Amino acid sequence: ELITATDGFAEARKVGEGGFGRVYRADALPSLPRVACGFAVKTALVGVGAQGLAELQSEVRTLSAACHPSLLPLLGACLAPARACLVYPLCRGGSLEDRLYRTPAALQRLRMLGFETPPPPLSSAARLRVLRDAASALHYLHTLSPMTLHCDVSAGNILLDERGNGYLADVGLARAAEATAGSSGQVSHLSTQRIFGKPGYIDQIILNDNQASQLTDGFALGITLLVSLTGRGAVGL
Ligand SMILES: Nc1ncnc2c1ncn2[C@@H]1O[C@H](COP(=O)(O)OP(=O)(O)OP(=O)(O)O)[C@@H](O)[C@H]1O
Repeated sequence: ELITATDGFAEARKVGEGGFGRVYRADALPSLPRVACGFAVKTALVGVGAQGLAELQSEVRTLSAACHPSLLPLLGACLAPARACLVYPLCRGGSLEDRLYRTPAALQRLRMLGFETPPPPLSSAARLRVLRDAASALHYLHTLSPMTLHCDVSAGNILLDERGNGYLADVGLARAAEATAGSSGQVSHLSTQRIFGKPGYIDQIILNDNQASQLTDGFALGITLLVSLTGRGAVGL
């Protein structure tokens, strides 16, 4: 069904690509209730193997236990190792990153989402609204029990619908933090051997001590805010 709906994962249906996955537009999926915006089908890149599949499985775990109006919901999943796919609502407004930078590749992706002509630049008020929505979804993840860290907040992982609402997406790196007693009371953190996040969005604490906490996400959200308000890249901001 997913192969048919994406015309065999055709290039002409590709609306985005990340480190581990590609995202394709699908208009109808008979097994799922119809949604007006259409569907986005994310599939692990062929060749990324276990890590790509692990990220998709992690997204299923996190999103099955979470529900917030500004957290992009999971509508369906197929975890067949040969072609694992996750299905989301299609965010027809594109990513915040694409709407900010408006590079030729970004404008091409926005065309694929239905913009016949490039959309006008987002106003400051529209940027702040999208960021407020993403911040409320991030706060929600942080208040889950156990606390869940997103670990990959960036302008590329915040998506817009056609009305300009923002959604926090791509929870493939999200992890539950462990609560430990610190000098200032209960501290929730995650010890990790792996540095995650996008260049420019990663804070020094995780780089120096391999410790992620809600501050890691907060730092990345702060960089996203600066990127959004200045229109500059995250690296060397
Ligand atoms: N639901 C959606 N609707 C519209 N476009 C989407 C949707 N999901 C993802 N995209 C597009 O695809 C791009 C890549 O998606 P995503 O970030 O989820 O992939 P990834 O491989 O997990 O990336 P990352 O490098 O962040 O790990 C996004 O930046 C966005 O442009």
